[in-house]
Amino acid sequence: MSRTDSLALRTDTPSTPAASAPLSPRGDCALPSLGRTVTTAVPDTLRIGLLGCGVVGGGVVETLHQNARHIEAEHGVRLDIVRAAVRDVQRERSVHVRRSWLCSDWREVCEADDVDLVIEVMGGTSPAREAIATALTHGKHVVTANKQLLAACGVELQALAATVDRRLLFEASVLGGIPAIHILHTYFGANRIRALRGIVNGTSNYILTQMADTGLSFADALAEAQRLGYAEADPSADVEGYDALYKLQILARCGLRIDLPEAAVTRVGIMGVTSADLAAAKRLGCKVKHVAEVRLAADGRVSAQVAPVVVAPSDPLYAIDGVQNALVVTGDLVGDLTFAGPGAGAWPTASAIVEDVLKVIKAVPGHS
Ligand SMILES: NC(=O)C1=CN([C@@H]2O[C@H](COP(=O)(O)OP(=O)(O)OC[C@H]3O[C@@H](n4cnc5c(N)ncnc54)[C@H](OP(=O)(O)O)[C@@H]3O)[C@@H](O)[C@H]2O)C=CC1
Ligand SMILES: N[C@@H](CC=O)C(=O)O
Repeated sequence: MSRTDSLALRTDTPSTPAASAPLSPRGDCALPSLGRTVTTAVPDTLRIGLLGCGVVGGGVVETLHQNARHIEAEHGVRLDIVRAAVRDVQRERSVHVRRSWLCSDWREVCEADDVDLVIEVMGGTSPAREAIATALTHGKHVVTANKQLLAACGVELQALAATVDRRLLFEASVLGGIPAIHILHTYFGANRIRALRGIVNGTSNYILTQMADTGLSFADALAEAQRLGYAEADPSADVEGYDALYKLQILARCGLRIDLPEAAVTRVGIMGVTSADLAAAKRLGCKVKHVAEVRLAADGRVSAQVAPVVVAPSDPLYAIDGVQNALVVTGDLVGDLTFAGPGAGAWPTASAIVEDVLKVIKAVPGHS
């Protein structure tokens, strides 16, 4: 990407208009009203609108609070949440959410003049799709963790973002805290990526690990994954392999530059994996893992599946246990590179989201 992003960054002067201004190096800001660059000791402010304040949204609130000083010192910018849309404004929240932020209508966030960037963590395709489109057309950059939406409408929303010259970033939609999208977009230039293979659903991996290592039942392991904030609002998306399928579609688009329709992917979840299967794998010195894989043959043929498979100790996915995720990228020059880390939960996901927010600010090339 060659263009430079612009942001409506505000100084602390309340009367500063919220018009778009070119992003300047730390400490400098081009005041939109004056059209000149000044140096200021006051950090610029990026005004954030949140769509959703559940597990991940709460993680974002906490992260911005906890690392505010570090971010200000490092980047010269204050990340301020100014609005948040939720379903139920009366609900008790586990994180400190200001009453003044809250509303129940996403339009109040996406159309607001006092919001520069929208973080979408509501989930689902509706109203998330309309909300993101509205935010983009109202001049806001968007960061989202919504894999279901991106798998279904990512191309369309990216095109809209390009048309309105805003950014739509989605690192948190795949592999939790692992910067997989960043790596796929920015690193592999000389290599042709031949395959992407990984453990991409933290809930499934957590359940299989608990069942194999502690003898927990499927139901109890799932309940624990829900309690820990790993599972989707509807956990059938995790255990039936849909969540892994969505992530594979996004990874295929970013890494292989191909559209991977749902119908082209064999999908099997972990519901059919029994304790006896796990014990049998163990006796062979192996483990059962839920693996997502897409391969691009030299003749252009694509094969893709999401399914439980038996992995041997020599497999890089063998050691990936609990909520950990991993992605093995096969390049035609380099061979296999494995990236691993925490794949779900409030903190790793919020980490990926806030890194994306800072990427908008830094206008790092590589995303479109
Ligand atoms: N949990 C995880 O580990 C990860 C989740 N994700 C993705 O992040 C997104 C959010 O997940 P998570 O935080 O776990 O989900 P939660 O169910 O915990 O939170 C959803 C939030 O969205 C709000 N919400 C839902 N619908 C609407 C609506 N129509 N209008 C306004 N607010 C709405 C809810 O409001 P209320 O609180 O009032 O009910 C809630 O605050 C999903 O896309 C998920 O796939 C991505 C990576 C990891
Ligand atoms: N439910 C998902 C959350 C992260 O994407 C998972 O378990 O991986």
